[in-house]
This record gives sequence, structure tokens and C-alpha cells, in this order.
Amino acid sequence: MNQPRQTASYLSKRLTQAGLRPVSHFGQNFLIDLNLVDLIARSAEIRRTDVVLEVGTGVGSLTTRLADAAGAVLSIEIDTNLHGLAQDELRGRENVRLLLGDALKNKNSLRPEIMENVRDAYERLGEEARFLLVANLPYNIATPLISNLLHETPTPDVMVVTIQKELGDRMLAQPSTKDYGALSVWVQSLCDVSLVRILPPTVFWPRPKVHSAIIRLDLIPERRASFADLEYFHQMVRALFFHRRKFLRSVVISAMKGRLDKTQIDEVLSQLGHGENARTEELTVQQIQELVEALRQKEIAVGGAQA
Ligand SMILES: C[S@@+](CC[C@H](N)C(=O)[O-])C[C@H]1O[C@@H](n2cnc3c(N)ncnc32)[C@H](O)[C@@H]1O
Repeated sequence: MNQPRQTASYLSKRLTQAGLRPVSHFGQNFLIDLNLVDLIARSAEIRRTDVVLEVGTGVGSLTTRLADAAGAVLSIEIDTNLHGLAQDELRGRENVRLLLGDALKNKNSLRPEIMENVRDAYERLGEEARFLLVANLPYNIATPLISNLLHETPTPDVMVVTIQKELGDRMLAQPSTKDYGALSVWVQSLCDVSLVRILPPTVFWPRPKVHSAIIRLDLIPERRASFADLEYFHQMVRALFFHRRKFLRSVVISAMKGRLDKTQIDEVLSQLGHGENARTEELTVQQIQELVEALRQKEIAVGGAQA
């Protein structure tokens, strides 16, 4: 088993020998600093009883490190040529399974094979098993991938991902800032989010136009368990941030159209102390959770949502 020497010249040679070039629409920006590949793997604190999902195998350099530490690694790659190179690189590693295809079935769901394989490995690894996502993600699918994984069972206990810095800023954002939005509320409602490292374009080959960030998300099981209807919450969060400039009251009215009338909505808002000048972006994650739950309860009371 070879340890790939992942420098720009090594990678470009390897791809050129195979008659390939990086494909930009697949987000093929490879990490060329081995210390950073190690940092991603190390930051996930992987154990022998963990099943690790990687999205975007590339030539398999991070996959190798994940396989050294984990009980099982499942890695998916959309590009047939890279999948072939990674198969060569990882041959003989019995705890690695490589899938070929798009990690997403559509914007709202993962390719079913992924969670089927994760659940298989999870059961095999026994009571101590955890599920982790550790990946240098293709930037165009990072948001749907992370958002959708938070609906899955098992939900990842830990996610350590390299993403566009701007997306990391949105995940970490606090109320009343420009980056605070549906994604901030959705991930922070379920996870502790922390910044591991900001990465300049120079550590990738080819160089992307923007800075990147390694972000760690730790699922807090009590937070997840506190939701009566997670799907309802997620949909409402998206609706509440859809018109950023409007006042909270008019946003709620349009989100609840045909479900609650204005009087019912005003009752909920005044009970929670949100005046007519309130805006969604000023509300803390907890205030948004309370608002969505109060709206859900109101809908149940008037015969709409399911208890
Ligand atoms: C940023 S590169 C990371 C490659 C490698 N893991 C590394 O760290 O250098 C992203 C990889 O994801 C693959 N990819 C892009 N879109 C994908 C998708 N929808 N599903 C699975 N893999 C995808 C790309 O072909 C590319 O190999």
C-alpha cells in the first residue's frame, strides 16, 4: 500500500500519466499540504469503532488516513477516472468501501446506497459505534449534504469538513450579522460548530479563487431529541429567512399562509414578546425554536399540523 506523496507536482504527474486533468465543475481542488490532510483526520478524533463517510474520494489521500484510524470507511466519488485511481491506491485495505456516483440523489436527499452502507457498518461495529463525516468537500454540494445528513439516522456524531470559508462563516454566524441565516440556525440547533483552521488557496491544486475553512460540527443528542418534528422545524427556518429584509410578522404571515390567520399569528408573536418591528435575523437560535414550536402548537390547536 503506497502512501501518496500529495504535492502539486506529484498529483499533476499522477493525473497526467492517467491522461487526466482536474475537472473544475466537480470541485476538484486537491489538498497538497499533507500536514493539512493529517489535521483534518486528526481533528475528527477517529476511533476504531467509528464508521467514517468521506464524500469526494479524489485520489484517496485523506481516505488512506481515515482507514488507518477508523473501523470502517465509506468513500464516494462522482468521477469514474478518480474512482479508478483511488481503487489502485487503496487496494488491500479491507475496512474501506469505495462507491462510484453522485453523493446526492437530489437537492433534498442523499443517494440511498450511502446510508444503507453506513447503517450496515454501524451495526457491525457494535454498541460503541459512532458515525462521522470527514471530507474535503466539493463546494457545490456542501450545504445540501450537511443539511440532509442532519435528518438521517444515524445522524453523524461528528463532522469535520473542508468547505468554502464563506459557508463556514454562515454556519458559525450569530444573530444580527450579515452571515446569520437559515443554515446558521439549522446547524446550531443541532450541533456545536467550531472553526478548526482557515486555509488559503495556495494549499490546494489547482488553486480555488476563495479561502476555505476546516469546520467541526459536534451533534448534541439532547438538542436533536428536543424537537417534536424536525422536518417541520427545518422547513419553517428556511421560510423564515426567505425574505431577509421583511419584518418578522409579514414573514410569518406568508410562511403560514392557508394554515394560520393573522389574528392567530399575532397571538403567538405577542405571547413570545415579538413586537411589530422585530426581524427574523435578530432572533437567537433558541428564540426561533420557541417561535416555530409555538406556531406548530397553534396549528395543532386549530386542526392543521400533526401532533
Ligand atoms: C475538493 S475535492 C477533494 C478530493 C480529495 N478528497 C482531497 O482531499 O484532495 C472534491 C472531490 O469530490 C468529487 N465530487 C464532486 N462532486 C461530487 C458528488 N456530487 N458526489 C461525490 N463526489 C463528488 C470530486 O470529483 C473531487 O474528487
